[in-house]
Amino acid sequence: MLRHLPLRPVLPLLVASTLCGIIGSLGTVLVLATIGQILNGRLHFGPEAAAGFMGLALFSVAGSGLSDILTNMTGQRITAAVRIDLARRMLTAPLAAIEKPGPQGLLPVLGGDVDMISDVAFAIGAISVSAGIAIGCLIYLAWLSLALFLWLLPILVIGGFIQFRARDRGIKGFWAGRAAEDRLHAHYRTIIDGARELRLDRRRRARIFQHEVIPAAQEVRQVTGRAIAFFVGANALGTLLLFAFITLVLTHPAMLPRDQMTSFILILLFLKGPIDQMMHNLPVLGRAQVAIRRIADLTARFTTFEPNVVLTEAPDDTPRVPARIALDGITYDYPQVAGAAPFSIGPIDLTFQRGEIVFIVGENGSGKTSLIKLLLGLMEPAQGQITVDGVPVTHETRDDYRQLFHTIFSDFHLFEDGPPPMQGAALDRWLDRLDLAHKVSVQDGVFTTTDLSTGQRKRLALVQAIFTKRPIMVFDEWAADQDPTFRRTFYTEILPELAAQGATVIVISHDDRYFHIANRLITMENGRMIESVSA
Ligand SMILES: Nc1ncnc2c1ncn2[C@@H]1O[C@H](COP(=O)(O)OP(=O)(O)OP(=O)(O)O)[C@@H](O)[C@H]1O
Repeated sequence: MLRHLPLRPVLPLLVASTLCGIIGSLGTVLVLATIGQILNGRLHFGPEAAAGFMGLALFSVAGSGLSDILTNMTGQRITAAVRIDLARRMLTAPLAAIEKPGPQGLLPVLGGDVDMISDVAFAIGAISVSAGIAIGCLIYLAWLSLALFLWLLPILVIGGFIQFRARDRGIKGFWAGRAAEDRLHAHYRTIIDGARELRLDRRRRARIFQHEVIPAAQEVRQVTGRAIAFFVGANALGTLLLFAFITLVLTHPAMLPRDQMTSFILILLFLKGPIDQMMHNLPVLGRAQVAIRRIADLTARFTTFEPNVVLTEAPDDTPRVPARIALDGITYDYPQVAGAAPFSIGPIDLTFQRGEIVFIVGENGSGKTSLIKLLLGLMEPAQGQITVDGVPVTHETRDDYRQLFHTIFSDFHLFEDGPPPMQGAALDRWLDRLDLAHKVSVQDGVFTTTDLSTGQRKRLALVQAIFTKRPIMVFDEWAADQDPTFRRTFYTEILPELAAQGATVIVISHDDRYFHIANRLITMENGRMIESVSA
């Protein structure tokens, strides 16, 4: 499982923490051996021996403590590296990879599973330190009495086998538990996204709670509880075996001289500590194994990177203004959804000239937004190509090409900050013109609030669009949420102004009252462009 983690950068830390752990374990075993010798009367416990004993104890505590600190640092660094790597992958992967699993598939992994990684480092640290102490104890036991140690050996093998089997069963349970947790998260999302609807629909609310949330939560409890029970059961069996062995030793006092017998039992009892520690951490390791596998599966979804998608701020991101963008024979096939006819776009041949206003119209589901996504380079066409002033957009140049556009989608995301020049008198004029000045202002490039009505939020997005100053502006049903006054201002004043300043304006619209504003009207039907009329 560890091969899925970025261990190379933390290798020195890992080695240092293991070394400290070994030193600490060695110190602990030496402390025990010293106690054994003092109890046996073989060592006179004078001031010198007391100082040596304290030195050893300090050695042991410092080694284990330092190992814990380094292990924690290792865990935190690995977790941070995984978080950064996942964010980088999500930002640079093709859009389809983000949209495919859906937020309920992504978020539990990004939250819960990634958090488990720091636990795994601690668990591994604790297990390795405990294993070190246990091995040291066993060597000491073998040195005390090889015969008794050989008696102990089969018990250790049986205990180990029981643990191995329990771990197997436990991990299966953890997988089932995580799958149930994913379902629970999906239900939480429904509760949050559909909060208003659920207040208004008592039957649906009760059904979601009774038949979806409760069963999923119970399933998580049951399968995870059962998995942990396997570990606990195996641990209890191991302890029982140890006590059975101690009973055996105590009932055969002739097997060892009395003083050695005391040391042997003392060490055996002490051995229970590190063994318990290991057993306690095995479920953590089991859960972490499931979490790391899930992170690896998620990472695998984002293995295809779009080339040249940079994550550093370029000093000047202003793209060159193109005179002509052309779509030549563009097609796209959506993956078929069960029970529905397959939907394809194109082939589409279309050009956009600098400074023109183009309306894309058509019935619901005719493919207007899909056409826009293809134009924006958000979906890769199956066939055909896009050219900018005659130069084809390639896989390598697609991200540069996208920087030509600013788009307000119908289901847009409103960022709280604007482009850097969003300030001054020009901003005040726009806020005033869009009747937002009394509601919102900009402080340090950030809107003072975005808690506004849907129409106002769209107007705020329009302010951002205007200050972003991209050569091509795309509006997907922007006016649908506006009152008649703003709708008129948008179509009859703002769009012509933007075009007059040299922007190409592409508008998806159902507002046939304003179709006359367009220089060209493109009509979509069932994924095909059936008409392109110049005004
Ligand atoms: N993610 C998707 N997976 C599969 N098919 C899809 C997906 N998105 C869209 N489609 C298909 O594409 C068709 C056109 O969708 P699109 O959003 O482009 O239509 P539209 O013309 O913008 O509609 P509206 O006017 O309702 O916004 C849909 O009817 C659907 O069959």
